[in-house]
Amino acid sequence: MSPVETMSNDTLLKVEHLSMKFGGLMAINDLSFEAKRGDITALIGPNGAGKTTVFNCITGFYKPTMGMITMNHKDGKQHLLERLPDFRITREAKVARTFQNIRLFSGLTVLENLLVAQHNKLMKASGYTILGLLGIGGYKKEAAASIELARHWLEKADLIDRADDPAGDLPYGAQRRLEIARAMCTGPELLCLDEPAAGLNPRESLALNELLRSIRADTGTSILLIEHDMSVVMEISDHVVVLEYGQKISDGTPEHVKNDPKVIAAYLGVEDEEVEEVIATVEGGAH
Ligand SMILES: Nc1ncnc2c1ncn2[C@@H]1O[C@H](COP(=O)(O)OP(=O)(O)OP(=O)(O)O)[C@@H](O)[C@H]1O
Repeated sequence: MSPVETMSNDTLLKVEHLSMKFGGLMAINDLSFEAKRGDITALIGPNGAGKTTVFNCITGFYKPTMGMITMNHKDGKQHLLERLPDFRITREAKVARTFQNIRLFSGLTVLENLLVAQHNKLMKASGYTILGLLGIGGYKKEAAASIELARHWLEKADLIDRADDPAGDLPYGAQRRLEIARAMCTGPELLCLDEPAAGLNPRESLALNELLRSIRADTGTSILLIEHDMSVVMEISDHVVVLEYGQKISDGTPEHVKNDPKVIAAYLGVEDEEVEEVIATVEGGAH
């Protein structure tokens, strides 16, 4: 049986027959793909292909018109994401995300942004009571653990020297890393990044690649990313899924999709009837 028909323990996220309709527009049309545990999976495609809509369905911002999205945790527990509200997708299914447009609390400090991300855990430790917040019970211990976790991710993201500065004062690339650090403070099994390299200069782009690689190596967190910067995609992805007009046109290793004539045609904006020509050119070049 192929991995699409069975749910192997290697599969972390399985998207099956996903469709999303906005009025008369079919933004996603019968899309199926998998993200493997521990992999960096990239979702790419031309503008308007439906990438952010897929993210919005996975993270509960949209309820899909049709289809199933399953998170398969290591302990065997499965979560059907299309049935969960967004806060439960973060808390129980352990999916965290960043956005195409940075969404930090710019007036709060860098450290405070990471503590806010751990608010749920802290409130739970307080027992939701004033006495709990004043330090009776496990709140103090949990608060110390939250600061320690924040410090860990500030170091990883190379932001420790800016911990007390307002997040809005950071350079753009540092704000992107802070968003990722904030998402990591929620302890995700799947980290979804919407165009993390957008607007970064080459040095910041390298720092981002390093951060993503170290997240995978040190925590085993799987990453699903939307990215237009092909140098990032080709450099760090294990697996690439290509969308065009809401449908999957290619799926495989970066090397495979890079040479796929359908992908080349989609990126060059070639009309359907010209695809044969592009295929012939690519195949001709390969011999
Ligand atoms: N809330 C919405 N209401 C109506 N149409 C929408 C909505 N969200 C997305 N769309 C449409 O769905 C299609 C896919 O959009 P989406 O943002 O998912 O594409 P994308 O691949 O992420 O594009 P880009 O690379 O430009 O960010 C587009 O035609 C878009 O206009």
